[in-house]
Amino acid sequence: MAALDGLPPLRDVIQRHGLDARKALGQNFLLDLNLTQKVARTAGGLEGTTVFEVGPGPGGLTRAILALGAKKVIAVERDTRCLPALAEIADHYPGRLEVIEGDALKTDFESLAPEGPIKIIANLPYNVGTQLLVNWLLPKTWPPFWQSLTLMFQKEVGERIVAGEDDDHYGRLGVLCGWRTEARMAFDVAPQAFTPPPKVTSTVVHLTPRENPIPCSVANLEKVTQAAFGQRRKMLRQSLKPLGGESLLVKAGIDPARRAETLSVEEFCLLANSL
Ligand SMILES: C[S@@+](CC[C@H](N)C(=O)[O-])C[C@H]1O[C@@H](n2cnc3c(N)ncnc32)[C@H](O)[C@@H]1O
Repeated sequence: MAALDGLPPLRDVIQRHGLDARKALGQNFLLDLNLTQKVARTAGGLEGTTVFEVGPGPGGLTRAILALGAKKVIAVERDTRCLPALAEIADHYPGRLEVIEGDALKTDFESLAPEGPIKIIANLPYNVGTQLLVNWLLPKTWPPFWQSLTLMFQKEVGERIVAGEDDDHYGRLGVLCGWRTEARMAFDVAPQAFTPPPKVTSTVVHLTPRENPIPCSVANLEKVTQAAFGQRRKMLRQSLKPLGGESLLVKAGIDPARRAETLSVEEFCLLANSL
């Protein structure tokens, strides 16, 4: 039976093109088009937007994004075996799907960005997901070239992305995300929803850029969060010793007896600016 978009069911596509999932490429495919539509809908209205997708695979999420009215999808896929399946989707939606064969970690998304609103939506390969997120959080200019990020991660990574102070998952990633974005977890996806099922639950995270993040040097912020969370159970006067310890903390107006996980994002920016 054909799917609602008139294209063949994803199981048939996978079989016909011999797309057995490869672990090294983080391949856990979503074959339920209702679920891929739920992921795509989390990004909000797609009409008139260009969507960057990383790792379209056999195209389940790509199809959902196109069916929901995105003007264009630019998808970067490393596995050449997926290209014929994606070409069928491109034929079905003329002029609306561009597939770039390559490594998303080496792709300069900013330079590919066309005029008009851009959203990034992806069921990310687990081994490169966090690095891609960090790249998108640190573009050449801010506000960034994207309007929102809607990304699937392992749940544990999602928890670190949205964590604020006094949360066990709070760390360097939470500070970076909290500094530049408003981040929320949208919904969890059970392992059985994927083919093959991964070992852990996944979660969809939605991030939108803050218009005016506190001015702060990324390099300094990295230095203080790395030192502070590197010894998260110690008092900051101890963990920040290589960066000036007590005198740095006094300069920033922060009690040297506090611990990393109690500091707000704003306080980390204060510390970075006092370096
Ligand atoms: C978790 S699967 C998601 C597939 C599809 N989007 C879905 O939801 O069913 C991750 C996809 O990313 C691709 N991939 C892995 N590493 C990549 C990289 N560095 N650059 C681009 N694509 C990559 C894999 O080949 C795979 O198709």
